[in-house]
Amino acid sequence: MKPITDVRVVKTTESAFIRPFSLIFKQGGNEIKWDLIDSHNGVFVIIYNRTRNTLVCVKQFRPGVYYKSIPECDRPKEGLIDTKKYPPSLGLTVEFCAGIVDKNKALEEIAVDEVREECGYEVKVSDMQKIISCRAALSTAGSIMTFFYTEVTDQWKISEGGGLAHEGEDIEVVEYTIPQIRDIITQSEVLNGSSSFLFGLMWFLTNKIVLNN
Ligand SMILES: Nc1ncnc2c1ncn2[C@@H]1O[C@H](COP(=O)(O)OP(=O)(O)O[C@H]2O[C@H](CO)[C@@H](O)[C@H](O)[C@H]2O)[C@@H](O)[C@H]1O
Repeated sequence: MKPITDVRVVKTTESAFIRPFSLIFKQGGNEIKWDLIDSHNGVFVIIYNRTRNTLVCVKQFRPGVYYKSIPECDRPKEGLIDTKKYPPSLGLTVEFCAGIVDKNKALEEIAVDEVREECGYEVKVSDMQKIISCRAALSTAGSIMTFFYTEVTDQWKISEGGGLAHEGEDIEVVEYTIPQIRDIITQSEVLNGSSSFLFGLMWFLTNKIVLNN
């Protein structure tokens, strides 16, 4: 992964990815104002490598996770962040291969593209098993996340993956064995991963491991 340097906070008013707004409504006669973020829907892909009996996941630097890992007293509203004191590795997450739904394509096709771009496996649309769709960020966004499951073999690996360089993506592909997955879901530290990731791991253990043993 390339080094992260010169981290600073700036105020943003325009974004191609999120749009802050408020919804005002009356509930039982009381007026309520709720602050919201319009953001894209997304897909997650749980990838099982049959050759090695592992889950193929990704690690990447997530700016929001980095920022929130700094204690509030040292977290600037604007300006430089001291990366000697707070190393960028604090923002490294573990996730399923995922992508935002920002193209006019079927969700399965977006999932196939993400598996190729991020993890380097060529899978077919018909190999994508839809698991479930649910909401994310209920308080601020309510966007829809759709989970897929797919199985790969080493023969289907066509590149190292790593994401699209021209979009600034710098993604490390990591694999977890079944015992490692069990360790992740039972650890007591704060996991640098989302509840969606934990759900996907639980779904995999319950539906693909327990049922098959
Ligand atoms: N807020 C932002 N600011 C600037 N550039 C941005 C941005 N969001 C996306 N981008 C740009 O868009 C590119 C493509 O993003 P992806 O489709 O890989 O989604 P991402 O992995 O961020 O989120 C996926 O993974 C996360 C976490 O697992 C899910 O929450 C999410 O719904 C899912 O799409 C990024 O590499 C970046 O260049």
